[in-house]
Amino acid sequence: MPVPTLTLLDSQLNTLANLPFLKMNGLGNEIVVLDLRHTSHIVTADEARAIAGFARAGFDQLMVLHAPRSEGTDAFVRIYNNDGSEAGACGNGTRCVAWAILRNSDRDTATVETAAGLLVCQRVGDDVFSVDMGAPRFDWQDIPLAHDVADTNALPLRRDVPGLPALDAPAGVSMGNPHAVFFVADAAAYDLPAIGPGLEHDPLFPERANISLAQVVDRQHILLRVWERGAGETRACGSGACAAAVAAIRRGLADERVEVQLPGGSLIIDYREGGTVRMTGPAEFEWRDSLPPSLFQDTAA
Ligand SMILES: N[C@@H](CCC[C@H](N)C(=O)O)C(=O)O
Repeated sequence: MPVPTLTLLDSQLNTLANLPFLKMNGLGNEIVVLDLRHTSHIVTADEARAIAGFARAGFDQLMVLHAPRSEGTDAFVRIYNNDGSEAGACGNGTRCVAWAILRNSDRDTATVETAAGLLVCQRVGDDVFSVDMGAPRFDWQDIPLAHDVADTNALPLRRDVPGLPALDAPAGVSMGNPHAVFFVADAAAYDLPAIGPGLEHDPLFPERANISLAQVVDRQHILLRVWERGAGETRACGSGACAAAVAAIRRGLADERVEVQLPGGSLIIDYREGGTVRMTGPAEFEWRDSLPPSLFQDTAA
């Protein structure tokens, strides 16, 4: 894929060029972690897309660490999808950020802040982290939806799919980002890349939505595929796993501890109605590299 380049001011060139980054993944959800705690630079959508187009740093999500805004936190984190859009939550990326913060530390707990709030992350094993993802929200304004609906647990949204049961009445959940969870008998049967974009952009979702197909295997197991807003179908989506477990529990289909199996592996999700959601799973370091200055050079000249 050709690498997009940007037209930037000299001062910006010096900020990102040659900066080290960590290439990581959470269950195959491709994550790049970039530490900007020493600068006040805010990554633009163009810069995020350029980094995503850089072959060695290609990502589903870019997690950018900024200086802490609140006492007791390790960083303020901005989350970018590979289309350059920003998100309020990324479960897999948060475990990778916890790994990055705690890797040279005696501590086992890191606290990060995102646009959606504070997230407390605990190291619970070798490269395994448990994150309190906060309380899910179900009000139509919070998901958000374009208008009020009778029941956010069964949204007025339907797609007929030739030869398969229609996708109908998904549960709407905000995990700090918008999710619509369709419960289906066979998640593997659907052509998600064909169906996902239309649902992500449905007018019901003014900020678009992450679209999940959830197959409840039994009260402790869910199979899940996620079409992510701004990134397409990924091998895993942590906030999507939380949303699916919460929606299944809310519908009385699952117990308070659920193993959610995604194409890239499994997450354990704990949720009791009225409480917060705990997500537990691995974070894997792949390599460290630097952003090449050529990514940010003015090619128009
Ligand atoms: N992969 C993530 C979710 C990332 C953000 C999402 N695509 C959005 O735009 O809301 C996860 O692990 O939660």
